[in-house]
Amino acid sequence: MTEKFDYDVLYIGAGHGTFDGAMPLAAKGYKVAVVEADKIGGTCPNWGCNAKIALDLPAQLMETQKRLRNIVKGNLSIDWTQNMLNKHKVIDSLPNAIQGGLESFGIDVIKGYGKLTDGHTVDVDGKSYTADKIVVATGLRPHRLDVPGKEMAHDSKDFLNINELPVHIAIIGAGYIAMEFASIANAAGSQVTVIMHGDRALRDFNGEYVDAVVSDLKEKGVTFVENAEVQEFHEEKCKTTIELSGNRQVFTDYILDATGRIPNVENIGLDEVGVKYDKKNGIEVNDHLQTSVDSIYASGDVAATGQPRLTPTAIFESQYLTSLFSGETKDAIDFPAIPSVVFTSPRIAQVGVSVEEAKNSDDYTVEEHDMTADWYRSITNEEIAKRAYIFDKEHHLVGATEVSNEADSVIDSILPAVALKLDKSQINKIVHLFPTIGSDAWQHL
Ligand SMILES: Cc1cc2nc3c(=O)[nH]c(=O)nc-3n(C[C@H](O)[C@H](O)[C@H](O)COP(=O)(O)OP(=O)(O)OC[C@H]3O[C@@H](n4cnc5c(N)ncnc54)[C@H](O)[C@@H]3O)c2cc1C
Ligand SMILES: NC(=O)c1ccc[n+]([C@@H]2O[C@H](COP(=O)([O-])OP(=O)(O)OC[C@H]3O[C@@H](n4cnc5c(N)ncnc54)[C@H](O)[C@@H]3O)[C@@H](O)[C@H]2O)c1
Repeated sequence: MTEKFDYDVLYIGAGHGTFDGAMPLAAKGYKVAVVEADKIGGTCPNWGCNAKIALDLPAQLMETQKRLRNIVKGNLSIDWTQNMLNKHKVIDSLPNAIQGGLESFGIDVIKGYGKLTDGHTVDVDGKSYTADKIVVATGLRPHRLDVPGKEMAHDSKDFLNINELPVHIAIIGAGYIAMEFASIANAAGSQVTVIMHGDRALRDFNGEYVDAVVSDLKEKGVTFVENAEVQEFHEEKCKTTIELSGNRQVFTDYILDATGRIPNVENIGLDEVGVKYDKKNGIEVNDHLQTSVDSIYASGDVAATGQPRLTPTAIFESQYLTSLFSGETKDAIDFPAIPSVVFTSPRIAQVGVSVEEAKNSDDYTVEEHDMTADWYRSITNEEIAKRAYIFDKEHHLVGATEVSNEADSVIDSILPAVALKLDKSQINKIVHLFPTIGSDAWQHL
């Protein structure tokens, strides 16, 4: 604890890369401040995970009804305006709730734009604050295509706030955001065109499972345009028009630019104080999340750790920094296997060693299961349900992936077995509830 500085630790940014660690740090008696230029809570609660999953639930209900249509009768449809109102109801109170949480631990919440002026000082809109340690957790922002008419396009934050669903929506990109939003918009009744500059969606996931999701979306009416470079957006015949390479055009009512996210590293004083960074990958850190300036650390999406840029990673990093700053550990950060899921319908989830990596190595074996024949799936009537387990040479479980409507719950359920690399005899000691999708996850282990 310091008398030389205003604070022991000052965080720039108030997302998961900050608040999950800042609160326990303050609870230990450290003097902590958090600077935030926009909404407290950052991307995940306000315009990321939580906001998206609130809009997705009705899409899941539609999907379930479709599978059980002989039993649950009637034509369901999503009232988008009500769906959006409900999203606002559950999301809009979160910034205040998180701010209240921070302040209840005695943390000073400073509203404004933070800029480093030296290794221990942050300027917030003309006022200086000093700290023994500074954590830069400024996150990512949407990448935007730089083409003529670019101002006609929207980003994920815009889409998560539209009150009226467009009749036609063109989504550029085929990553997490593009595929999840295509799923939601399609279920809600929009005509969706996904524009890909290559021919493969969701590159980080098992290709066979991605193909199953893409085929399913095509059957539901989503159009995929492959190998298309976007050249220009303009108005033509009262329609928003996207000009593509190969003399192709897409006419639409709404353009969603989902071409990735880039680190917030500009205009925060990194060059001035000598913090090394890369515009594409973010702030360089060592294995203690320390930057090239000793007193400055980076956490969450903006830190170039090579880990998936997801909320669980940001939480893990901010909590690691709490242990480091409070002297509970001196060890390097030791990342566990970070799970990931793409919330399409059906979903794809994975953790640990991937099928692709395992198949290209002699160190692993892959066990693949078609889950549609399983008893539980005969009730849920799923047509797409595949799972793969990956084992090392000693037959410890080191990876798993599934495509199905329950993939997120399945992978979450077996996470401990992957994280702890359990073998068959250890796995056999665990007894599950029955009948549940959680127990189904352990079915073939
Ligand atoms: C549409 C979408 C859906 C997502 N869905 C999921 C999901 O389902 N599951 C999942 O795990 N992850 C998901 N993510 C990713 C997840 O949201 C991020 O990994 C997570 O929010 C990262 O937290 P962070 O604190 O590093 O960054 P952020 O949450 O982005 O926080 C950074 C904060 O810093 C602030 N800031 C930036 N510069 C300054 C400055 N100079 N001064 C003051 N404040 C500043 C910003 O305003 C922002 O509030 C999603 C992301 C998006 C965009
Ligand atoms: N379920 C989740 O956990 C979840 C959901 C949404 C977002 N996220 C996080 O947000 C990040 C950003 O998501 P995202 O979908 O924006 O990024 P992404 O990196 O997943 O996908 C970007 C897509 O845009 C394409 N692309 C890139 N440049 C292009 C160009 N010039 N023209 C056309 N297409 C182009 C890429 O090929 C890719 O398909 C993710 O990496 C993830 O960390 C996570």
